[in-house]
Amino acid sequence: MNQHVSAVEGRAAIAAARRVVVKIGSSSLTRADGHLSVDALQQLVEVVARRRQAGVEVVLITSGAVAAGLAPLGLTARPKDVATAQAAASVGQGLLVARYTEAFASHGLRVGQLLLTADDTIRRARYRNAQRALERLLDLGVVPIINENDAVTTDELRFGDNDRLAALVSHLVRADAMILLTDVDGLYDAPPSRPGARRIAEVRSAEDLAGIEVTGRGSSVGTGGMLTKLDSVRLATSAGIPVVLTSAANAHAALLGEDTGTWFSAFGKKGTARSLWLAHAARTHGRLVLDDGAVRAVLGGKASLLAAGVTAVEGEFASGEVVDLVAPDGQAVARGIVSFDSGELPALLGRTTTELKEKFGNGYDRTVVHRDDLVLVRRRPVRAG
Ligand SMILES: Nc1ncnc2c1ncn2[C@@H]1O[C@H](COP(=O)(O)OP(=O)(O)O)[C@@H](O)[C@H]1O
Ligand SMILES: N[C@@H](CCC(=O)OP(=O)(O)O)C(=O)O
Repeated sequence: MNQHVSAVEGRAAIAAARRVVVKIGSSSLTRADGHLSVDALQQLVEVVARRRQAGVEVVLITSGAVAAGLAPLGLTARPKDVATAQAAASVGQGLLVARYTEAFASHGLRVGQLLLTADDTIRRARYRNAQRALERLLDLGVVPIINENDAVTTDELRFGDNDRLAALVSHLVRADAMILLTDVDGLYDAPPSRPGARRIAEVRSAEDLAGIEVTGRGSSVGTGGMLTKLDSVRLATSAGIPVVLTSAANAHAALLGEDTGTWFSAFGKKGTARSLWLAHAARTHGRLVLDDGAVRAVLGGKASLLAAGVTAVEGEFASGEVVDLVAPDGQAVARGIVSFDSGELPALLGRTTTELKEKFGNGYDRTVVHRDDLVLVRRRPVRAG
């Protein structure tokens, strides 16, 4: 952890940031009746526009598609079933961006929409693509507006909340700071509804989070509550990006480095966004048990995992999903994107690549998990209770 930076210096660094990712949650963009609050949206745009006018590049991650889709579909509450939520997001996303386009235009600014899936931040070819588009938008002076592509993402490869997406995007664009805006003015030592809960002004290590009670239950419209926010914080700070978590009302003060919300000190060195996701956030779908030789090869840091080194397959997964790689004693060693379905792997186990090619044909001699798609499992630096 970076113990050397004082909170005052850390806040000053936020104010001096040249590139900032600002994430606003559904809870801050929604009225009491669950519908989109255009006033709240306009207030946020005003704040972002002021920073843009001061020469700061801002990438906006915004929730609110489902909320914006409720009224046009005659719905009174956030839909519980996936298909209706997808439909609401589809209808709402266009309206949401139209509101942003209008609001930013009144400040002389243009916006560009990007709808991302978790896959776009995991797969090399795709995150490079997203990275290139974002860089170009920023070069052109456009404010990128990002949301998850809710209408088409599958449950397996879905963030659900926009908190972790914000951290991965912060990393993707090499942001100098990330601001998470929600309906509470910071991290509290217990759920803020509890009498006596107190705001925590700064967090600089995992120890600072010990004893803090956070819940995954958010507001009635948000998803993930404080748990996914702390996941997001862990992703960003471990990639060297400081974070301020505060309410939308305090957004401008946070961007100016004032003492508002909770400031999280950055630590750690930069990895790739994908390896961050693999190591900290991805949901795994099964396990591959490795023999001792394969464990050594994987831990050596250079080798891919071959079928010859796998002794058992557990769980059901499709090619492209994330699995745990475990040692013969069951200890997790690494995580990676597997390139076969669980159904086809058992027949391949223990065979050399030459045998695989001879018996099953071209293509079957590929690695089970390619080195580029694999991260070693380390102890998590920040863990909330
Ligand atoms: N320790 C805590 N400190 C602050 N907020 C907490 C804590 N534990 C749970 N929460 C809840 O997290 C909620 C914010 O999460 P969420 O509704 O998902 O927001 P958003 O839509 O902004 O992502 C707050 O309304 C708050 O009730
Ligand atoms: N992508 C969804 C937002 C999901 C959600 O509620 O996220 P969050 O507000 O970050 O808890 C939407 O636009 O409605």
